[in-house]
Amino acid sequence: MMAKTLFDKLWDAHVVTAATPTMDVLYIDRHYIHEVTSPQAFDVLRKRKLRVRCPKRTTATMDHNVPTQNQELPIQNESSRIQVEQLIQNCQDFGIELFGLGSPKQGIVHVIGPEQGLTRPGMTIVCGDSHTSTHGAFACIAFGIGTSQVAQVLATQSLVVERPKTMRIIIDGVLNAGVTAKDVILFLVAQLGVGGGTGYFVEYAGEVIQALSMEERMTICNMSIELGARGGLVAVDQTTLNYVEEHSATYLTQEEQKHWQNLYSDKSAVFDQELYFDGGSIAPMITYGTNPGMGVSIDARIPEKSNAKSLGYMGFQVGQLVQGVKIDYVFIGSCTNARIEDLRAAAKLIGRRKKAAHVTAWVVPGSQKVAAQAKEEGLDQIFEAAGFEFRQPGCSACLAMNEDKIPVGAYCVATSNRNFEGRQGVGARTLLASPLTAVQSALVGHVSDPRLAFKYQEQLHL
Ligand SMILES: CC(C)[C@H](C(=O)O)[C@@H](O)C(=O)O
Ligand code: SF4
Repeated sequence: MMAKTLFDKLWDAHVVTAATPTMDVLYIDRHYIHEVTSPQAFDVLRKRKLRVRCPKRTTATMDHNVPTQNQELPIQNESSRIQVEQLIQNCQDFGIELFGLGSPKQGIVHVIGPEQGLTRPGMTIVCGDSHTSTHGAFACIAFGIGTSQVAQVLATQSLVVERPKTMRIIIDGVLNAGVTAKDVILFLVAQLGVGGGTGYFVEYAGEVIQALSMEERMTICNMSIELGARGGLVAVDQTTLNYVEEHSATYLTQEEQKHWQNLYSDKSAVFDQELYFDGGSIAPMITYGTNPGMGVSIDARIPEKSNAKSLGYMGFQVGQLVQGVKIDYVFIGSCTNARIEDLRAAAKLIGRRKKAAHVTAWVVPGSQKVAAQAKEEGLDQIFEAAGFEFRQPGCSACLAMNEDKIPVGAYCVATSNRNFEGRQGVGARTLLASPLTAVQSALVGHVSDPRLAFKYQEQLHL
């Protein structure tokens, strides 16, 4: 038998039929929907008098528009309220399970899928949302689709798609203290550029990836889209199986487990492109510009060739250090970094310290489950004692569709994934970083290297 990449194994197992020489009809195992990109798709179904083909394979949540305070009260913002109400109506009319406000299962779509055991190895997963790539951490072909494709999947449970090329990024070695999965992916996006993965599906492999938890792998796969890639993947190993077992509502059958253990790239499989990096060479990262590829090691200066318009927006100059820049906001949240391990790491680094007085710091858990777990562990109290606001779950200031906006000109160290102009509010200046860098910066009041905090903790024997 010919050696196959993980991607090819997954793809070939889901092809229903070839649509054209380059396009396949792919069966979709799971379809996540949220309030922003689904209303027009349901309109199409209504107009064409179609049903949802597999309601059981479709799961809805509300995340982008939900407030992160007083979620029990009616939504104030009218356009947000309308989108949320439409989703409730559509789910009712078409028989789709909805994790709405008030449900203990509600949260950011890419956080709830895995934690509710809905994302399982070997699946094809789509959602009208670019960061669907997150689910690739479970050896799934998972990717974002547009609204007309959402209608296609609702109606047929399949999708006509072009087969992407394959890339493998191998990261060997070990990460240094203070360097997280977020730094790994920010490093890759800075190295390859935001178009470096265009046309590819990326498999992440190597010693560094193998050593990561599932949540850390999700952080990396999440930002595959920031590489321009169609999606990201990690092979199944014991870490995957343990996570799935822990989060599954049902016992894993032997047949399932046997199938999942085959979800890796064969030894001699050939990729269209293969890249190698040394994990030991990666430092905590910070972005300085208006796309996620404009990032540097936190102790490095802004490169000479940086785009002048971007730097103008950010209020930065070529050759300058970002480290030391006074900040106004810190946002710990989003589908990239708002899982329980992120919150634990953040709380641990805070310890008994307090945020700088001039900084507004928000911790927005990725889901109700994460929020409940954080409370159970007393993390909310650590955040609040330090002056951080512990809010209710949602996308929040990641894209500022609700009232969580960063003011004009303000600097925000954010654990999210995009730093486009206006992303966090009109004129807001976003600096993407890991939860550790975000916490350390909130504590000292300017962009700061989390490795300094470790030194401090060592000295105090904390
Ligand atoms: C609203 C949605 C379409 C969008 C996406 O697809 O990514 C959002 O989640 C984002 O992060 O910008
Ligand atoms: S948290 Fe941010 S990136 Fe993730 S789905 Fe929501 S808006 Fe998109």
